[in-house]
Amino acid sequence: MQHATYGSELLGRTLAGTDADETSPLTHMAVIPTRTAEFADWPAWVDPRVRDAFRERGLAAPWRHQVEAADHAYAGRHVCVCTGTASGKSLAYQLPILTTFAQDPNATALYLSPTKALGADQLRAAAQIVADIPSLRHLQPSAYDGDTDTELRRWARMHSRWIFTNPDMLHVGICSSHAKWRQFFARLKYIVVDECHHYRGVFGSHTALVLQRTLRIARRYGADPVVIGASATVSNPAQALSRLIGDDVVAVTDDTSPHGERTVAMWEPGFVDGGADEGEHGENGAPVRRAAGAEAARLLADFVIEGARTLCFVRSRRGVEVTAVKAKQLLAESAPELVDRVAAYRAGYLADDRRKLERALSDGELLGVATTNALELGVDISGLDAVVVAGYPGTVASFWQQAGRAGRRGEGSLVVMVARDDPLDTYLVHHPASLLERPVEATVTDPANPYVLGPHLLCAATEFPISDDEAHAWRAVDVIGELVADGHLKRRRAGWYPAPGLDPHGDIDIRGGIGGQVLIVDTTTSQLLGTVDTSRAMTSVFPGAVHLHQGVSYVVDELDLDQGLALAHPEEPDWTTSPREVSEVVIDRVVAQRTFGPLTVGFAEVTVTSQVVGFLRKALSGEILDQVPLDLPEEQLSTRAVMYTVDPDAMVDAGIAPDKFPGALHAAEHAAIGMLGLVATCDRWDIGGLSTDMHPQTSLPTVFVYDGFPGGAGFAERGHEAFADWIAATDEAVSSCACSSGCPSCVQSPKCGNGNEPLDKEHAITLLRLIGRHYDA
Ligand SMILES: Nc1ncnc2c1ncn2[C@@H]1O[C@H](COP(=O)(O)OP(=O)(O)OP(=O)(O)O)[C@@H](O)[C@H]1O
Repeated sequence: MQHATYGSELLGRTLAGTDADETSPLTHMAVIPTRTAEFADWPAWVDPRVRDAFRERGLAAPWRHQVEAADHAYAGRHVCVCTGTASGKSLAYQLPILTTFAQDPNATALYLSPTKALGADQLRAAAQIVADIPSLRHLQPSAYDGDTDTELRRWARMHSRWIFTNPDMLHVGICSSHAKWRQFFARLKYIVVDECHHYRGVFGSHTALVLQRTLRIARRYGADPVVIGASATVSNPAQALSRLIGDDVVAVTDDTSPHGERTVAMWEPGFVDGGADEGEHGENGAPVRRAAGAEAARLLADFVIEGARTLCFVRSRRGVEVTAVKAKQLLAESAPELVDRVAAYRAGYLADDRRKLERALSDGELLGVATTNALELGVDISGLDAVVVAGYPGTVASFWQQAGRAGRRGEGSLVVMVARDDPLDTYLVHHPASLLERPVEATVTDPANPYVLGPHLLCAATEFPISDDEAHAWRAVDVIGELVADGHLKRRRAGWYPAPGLDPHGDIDIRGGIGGQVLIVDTTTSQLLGTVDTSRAMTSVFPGAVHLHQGVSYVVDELDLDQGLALAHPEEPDWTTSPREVSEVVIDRVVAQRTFGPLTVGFAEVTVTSQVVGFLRKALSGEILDQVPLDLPEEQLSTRAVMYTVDPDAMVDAGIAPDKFPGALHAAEHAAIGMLGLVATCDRWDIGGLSTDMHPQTSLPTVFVYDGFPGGAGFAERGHEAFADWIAATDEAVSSCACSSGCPSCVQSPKCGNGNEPLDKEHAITLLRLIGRHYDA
């Protein structure tokens, strides 16, 4: 049994063990106080058999927020419950659903989760409860996803009243053949959208349209299902769910479950070889910090030695393996008896192995587990003493989701956020309020993006003809016009109908972004390793690229864009690769634009033309080995960009000589890309940028930051809306970085197409300040 101040004590003991000659890696510590539970009575409408089943499972009384959310849903209001990790959100939907099932034996319900693992977890919980209530045994809660075999799918469709699936399967396996599901849709009472903060960007836009199509089908069959959303971390939950389903939603946000004191520490690894100006060996001689993964392995080993049950979140699958191995090595030296109590966990392991690991961690057989975000969502693992977050997971929402795994009821716990060598990570550990006190970011979705909307309209039209009202509600009138002009839709009196032979469902990959896919195949086994968006293939699976798949390293031999194939073989070279590309941006239409003296800030539709011309090989230490030329075709992306221009005279007046323009603009662009995640739910791989000291259309020094998806994904638009905050934080991040002339923590970018040249940190700061001074929100 640990006690309330356990987290701070564990941190103190770990710090005592760090190198005394070095600056303390601890940049900040915060303590989140204990919260005691608030209980409520079981609502009178809850079926007594359902209530008793929960009571028998040790759930004496519900917490107040659970009752509030369940009341809304039972009364027919769409509700989004947004309370902390392990705050019992499942009960909030189980109560109305099970009670309705008990009253109406024909009722049906749909549960949606973004991952199969979470769906399986929730299905298990539902099946156990149902098994305890004899009158509900006919429900047969069933999975219906990519892993369910055909026979079982058919059985589930015929017999199950409660289907557990994901948006992908809902789209391609259920909506597409809705006539076969007619009974199910006609009796559909509830749709649960679990972990709804996950539906953001292009995936979120696709899911919104799938959900709206699902509701539309149910309504056509005479049902009017209530949607229950759940998330531990979504900003403005009512609005977020409302955007997904296209209807009004009420939110329940007051968490009344108990939790123990939580200590949160911000941790910045020191420089390799001692100092910012020594041991320089990164790109262009920049200093390099100790890797977040290695530092996390050290913390994991330390905590395990202290007897703390610890989960360590690492961003990449390979990183997970490396961290677990490193922690085991450290333990082998100092506490060999603990080596076997540390393991790695990630998606890609077999379901059975994952279950075993989850159980071993829950019952204490395992003390330390390194994991990808596969364990971030829902999987019911609580009762941990410490969580290490190795590298900012990209959003405040994910951070809290991961941090929320720490803490047994009423007992203290520790969360350590270890910064990677990256501007946003560095900024956050030095400005902890922007992580710890900032509300979780708004989930950006844009279901009106014509590239997303168009294909869904074709699906909707094949499901049922589209009426005028629906066209307006989807803001689809223009896109429908184009689909008619292209011969895909036909106008008749009752609405828009599909052209004969149209079979559009298979053309949409809900997670695949937009456009086609390239298949990555292992030529030694002919096994399909995975897919990558065509638009990203050239920058990720170019010939020579090192590609990681489930922790195994492959080298790409050939990229055939016509066939949509990348051929690779297993190989573990001692280097990583990053593409070098040239690109240009053409402004097609300025959507919004404002001028403030020498500065003009705008939001525009643009076409980006780019070509990968080679790649850089980098040793694992960060050292550049060489550059390899490539001959690949050009590609074009129509997207949206936030952009600014600055008058060159004002730049000179501010102290930036004309020969410093390219380096200043380029460094300011990189840092701003790294920081966009502060105002929008994206990371730098979702966006691109271009800077030039003379753009042919503006005739001025110009910077573009654009969405890396056809039609845009809403990120650049957020950057435009939150321009002042974004630029101020970028200035702050670059100016507070300890390096002398630019490093990966401030202005260098791991995906720079120009080998991070030229970059001028000092003048980038001058430029960012100049922009900040003139911009007037
Ligand atoms: N009113 C309650 N009293 C005591 N325990 C409860 C209560 N409600 C739920 N629990 C328990 O709390 C744990 C977490 O519940 P649940 O998995 O529903 O949380 P959650 O909010 O869905 O978590 P996550 O954020 O991981 O999805 C479960 O073990 C559940 O049995």
